[in-house]
Amino acid sequence: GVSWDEINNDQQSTGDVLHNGMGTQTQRYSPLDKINADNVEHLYPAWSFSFGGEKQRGQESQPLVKDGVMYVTGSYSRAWAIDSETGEEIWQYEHRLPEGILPCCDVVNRGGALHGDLFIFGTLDAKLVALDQESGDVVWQETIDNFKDGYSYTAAPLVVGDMILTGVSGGEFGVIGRVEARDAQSGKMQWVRPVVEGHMGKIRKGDKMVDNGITGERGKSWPGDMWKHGGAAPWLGGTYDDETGLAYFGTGNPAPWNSHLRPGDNLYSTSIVALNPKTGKIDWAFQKTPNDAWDYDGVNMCVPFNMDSGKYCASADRNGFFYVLDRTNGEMRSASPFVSKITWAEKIDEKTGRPVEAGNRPGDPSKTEGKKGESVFVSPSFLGGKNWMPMSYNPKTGLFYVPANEWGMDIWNEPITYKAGAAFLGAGFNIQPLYEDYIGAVRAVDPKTGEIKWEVKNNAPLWSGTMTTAGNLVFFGTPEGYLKAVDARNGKELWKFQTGSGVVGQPITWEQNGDQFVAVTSGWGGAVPLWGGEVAKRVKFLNQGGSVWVFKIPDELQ
Ligand SMILES: O=C(O)c1cc(C(=O)O)c2c(n1)C(=O)C(=O)c1cc(C(=O)O)[nH]c1-2
Repeated sequence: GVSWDEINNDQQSTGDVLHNGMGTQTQRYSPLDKINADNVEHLYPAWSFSFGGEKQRGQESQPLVKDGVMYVTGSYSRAWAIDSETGEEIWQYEHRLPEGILPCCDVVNRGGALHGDLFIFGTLDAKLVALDQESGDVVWQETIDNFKDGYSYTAAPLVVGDMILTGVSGGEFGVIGRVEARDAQSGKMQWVRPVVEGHMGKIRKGDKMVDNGITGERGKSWPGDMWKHGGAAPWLGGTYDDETGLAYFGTGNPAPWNSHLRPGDNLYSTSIVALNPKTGKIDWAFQKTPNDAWDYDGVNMCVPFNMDSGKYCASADRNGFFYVLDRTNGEMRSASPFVSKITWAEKIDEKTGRPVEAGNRPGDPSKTEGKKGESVFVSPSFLGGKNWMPMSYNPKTGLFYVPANEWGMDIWNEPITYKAGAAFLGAGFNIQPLYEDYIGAVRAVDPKTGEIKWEVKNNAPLWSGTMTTAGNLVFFGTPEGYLKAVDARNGKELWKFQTGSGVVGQPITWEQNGDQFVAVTSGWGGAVPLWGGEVAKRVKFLNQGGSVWVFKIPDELQ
C-alpha cells in the first residue's frame, strides 16, 4: 500500500511517482540526473502502450508509478495499470458513462491518486471511483453531484493525510464551485467548502454532515441572488504544502460570463484560496480578476516554493500575469506579465494586488438595441496566457517553466438567465492568433524579478505540462506530436521525438532497476479544437490518438 509519509515525500523519492505534480507541492521537479543535458540526445523509446478502442480525443493524464506498475487514465473516464518496465497491460477499467454528460472542454481526465491499496480518479459524470490497485475492481464509488446540472470531473485528486480533496467542474453551467474532502479509504465525505460567498460549508459530526459556517459573507460581493449560481469551479484541483499545513486551490470564473449581470468583486471567484485541510475553513483568499468579464478562470495551481528564506507560491494566471504570493497569508509579492500582450489591465497594483483595468470590457447588452452588446478585442483570449497545463519549478535554476500562449479574442455579451443544465454564459467569442509564426511559448520565469530568462516558441498552442530535472532538463510536449527536452538553463533544444499524435499530457520521470525513465501520454485534444475559433482552424490538420510513451537511455551512457 501507499502511505501518506511516502506521498508527502514524493518529490525526494526517485523510484516512484505517487502524486499529481510529482509531489503534493506540484513542482514537477525530479532530483534524478542520470538523463541529463549531456546525454539526453540518446533518449529512445522503451515501450509504447495504446489506449485502444474507438475513443480517442485529448489525453491529458499524468501517469503515476509505484512498485513497477504505472497507473494512467485516458479520455472518456478510462484507467489502466501497466507494467512500467515492459508496457504490458495488467488491467483496464472502463467507466460506464451515461447519455448526456456535460463536460465543457473535451472528454479529458488529468490523472488519479494513489492511497493505500487504492487508485482513485474522477469521471465525466461527476463520480469518484476507487479501484483496487492489483485487480482494477471497484472498491467504492461516490457521486459528487448530478451530471445533468452540468457537474463533471476532470482533475487529479489531491491527497492530504487520510483524505482526498477534490474540486468540481461545471463553471460554464453555473454550478456551486466547491472543494470537498473525503476519507480516501471509504469515500465518506468529511467536509464541503463552497468557494462562492454565501454558501454554507458542511463538516462531518459522527454520522451527520452539519453546518460549518458560511463562506465569506452572504452574497455581499454579488448582487441579489447571483451568488447562488456563481460557478467559480475549482476544476483543476489543488496543491498541499506540509510547511504551512495548508491546501491551495484555484477557483474558476464567476458565472455567467456577462459581468454586467453581477456588479461587484464576486468573491471568491478567480482566486487562490488557502484551506485548512482538516476543516475546510478558508484561511486566506487572494483574488486575481475581480468581476471577471473575460473568463479568466483562476484555477492555475499556486505552486509552493521557497526563496530568500520566504515561503511563497507562484501562479501563472489565465489573465496573463505571473503572481508570487506569500503562501502563509496570501499577501502579493509581485505580479508580472508572462505574455507579450495584456489589454484588459494596465498592471496589477503592487500595494493592493488589484488590477488597474484598461477599460476593455465587452459592452453591456442591456444598454444597446438588439441582443448583442458592443464587441471588444482583448488579449489574452479566454483560453488564457496559460490554461490548465501545469508549469514546473526547478530549485537548482530557481526558474519556473511556464507553458504560455499568445492569442486574443473578440468577445461580446448577451442577455442570459440561469437554467439548470444549460450553458450559463451570456457571451460570444472568437479566438484570434496574435502572430503568424507562433502561438505557444515555453517561458522560463524568474520569480525574483518576473523576468523571462528564455523562451522556446511553438507554432501551435502549447497544451502540455512541463517537467524539470536535476539533469538541467525541461520536458514538454507539442500539439504537433513531439515530446521535447530543452536545456533548463537556456532553452536550447536537445532532443525531440514524434509520438504520432499531439502531446497534451504531463511528463513524468522515475528510476527503476538502475534505469531512469521518462513517460508522457500522447493524444491531441482538450479545449483548443473545440473553442479555439480562428486558432482551431489553424490546427485542424492534427490527428487524434491515445497512447503512453516511455523512454530511457542506453545502459552504457547512464
Ligand atoms: O469552469 C469549469 O468548470 C471548467 C472545467 C474545465 C475542465 O474540467 O476541463 C475547463 C474549463 N472550465 C475551462 O474554462 C477551460 O478553458 C478548459 C480547458 C480544458 C482542457 O482540458 O483543455 N478544460 C477546461
